[in-house]
Amino acid sequence: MAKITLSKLRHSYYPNPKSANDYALKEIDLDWKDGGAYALLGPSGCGKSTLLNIISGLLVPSEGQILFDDQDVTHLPPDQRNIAQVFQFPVIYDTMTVYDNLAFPLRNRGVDAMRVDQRVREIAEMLEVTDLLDQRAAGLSPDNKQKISMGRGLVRDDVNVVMFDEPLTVIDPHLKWKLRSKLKELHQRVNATMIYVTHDQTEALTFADQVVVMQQGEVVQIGTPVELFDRPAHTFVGHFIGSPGMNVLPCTLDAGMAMFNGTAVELEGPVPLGASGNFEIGIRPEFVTISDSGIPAVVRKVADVGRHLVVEAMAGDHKISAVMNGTTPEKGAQVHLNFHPDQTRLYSDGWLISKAGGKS
Ligand SMILES: Nc1ncnc2c1ncn2[C@@H]1O[C@H](COP(=O)(O)OP(=O)(O)OP(=O)(O)O)[C@@H](O)[C@H]1O
Repeated sequence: MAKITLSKLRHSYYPNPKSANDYALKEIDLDWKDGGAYALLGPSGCGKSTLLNIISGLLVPSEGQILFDDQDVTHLPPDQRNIAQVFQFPVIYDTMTVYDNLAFPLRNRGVDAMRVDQRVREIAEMLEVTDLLDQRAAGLSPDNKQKISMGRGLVRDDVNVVMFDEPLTVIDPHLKWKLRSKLKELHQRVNATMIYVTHDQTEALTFADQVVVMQQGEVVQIGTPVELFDRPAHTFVGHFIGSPGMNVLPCTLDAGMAMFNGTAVELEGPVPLGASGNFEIGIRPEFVTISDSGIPAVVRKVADVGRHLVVEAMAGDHKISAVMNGTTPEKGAQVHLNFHPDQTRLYSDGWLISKAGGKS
């Protein structure tokens, strides 16, 4: 397995890119540790496939370098990069048995029969498909076919990295959670460097130790699932992660306090002197409470989402969500909303600028 470094990587599909908008990847600098579990998370069009193709060697970047264990592989073709890939749709040989499908990547590289047998049985046991080993792949359910496809990606222990590209697309919704946690467990057992590409926050947060969040060709934050939830570095991360996402509200600054809709709102801590730009408050619905004083609002909707209730209130034209348990106000009720000060962040032009700790 290898450490992977992306250095000053940029890519444009145009021959003479002029502005930043001509780049599918703007500038990416990343270090992925040997043996780590990473997710690339972002909406459609943010550049995930472009980055994956650059790492696998299908695409040569317009600028920058890719290093595996400090060796420059930027111009190496895919077959010389020693990568295993699991795609959205199963890649297996229907006419072969499950055993032969799993053995294929090893036999192809001349691994001796005893080692092949040992490794195939190990992987089959991890994926809970040992009882399917003698069956022809053609007769398998789509879920089992994808499991075998994953097994083929994991069976070699000499690859630099295993890359998963939206691997749960074909999996039945009720089985998704099972495979999601299975993949996490597999990473812990196989201990390979793994990169998991998805637009689904649950998949990314379940699988990865570190999540790389991308938007419009840029990495906006790299962090553990907890870090992304606690301190989104950009309002995009706040919106994209969490259900419902972070409330983002326009505000002005007055003597270190944020003013929203005529009400002063206490921030988590100090804001840099001379800060400028378009200011916004970011507060997670989990830290909004209803109280006697605070921001006046009218309840528009109360939704029961199972584990808790989500109250949606309007403060002027702005929607604010609050996650609550127990008794909630009725639709149409006039309420006051309070934000936990230590969870109330300030963003300027989308980027987090408030510092944690103490009075602003
Ligand atoms: N072959 C291509 N030629 C021109 N532009 C492209 C090409 N492939 C992708 N793009 C553009 O590059 C940007 C990034 O696309 P990319 O496919 O990498 O995003 P993505 O996050 O993987 O999206 P998806 O999940 O929909 O595949 C998009 O604006 C896309 O339109």
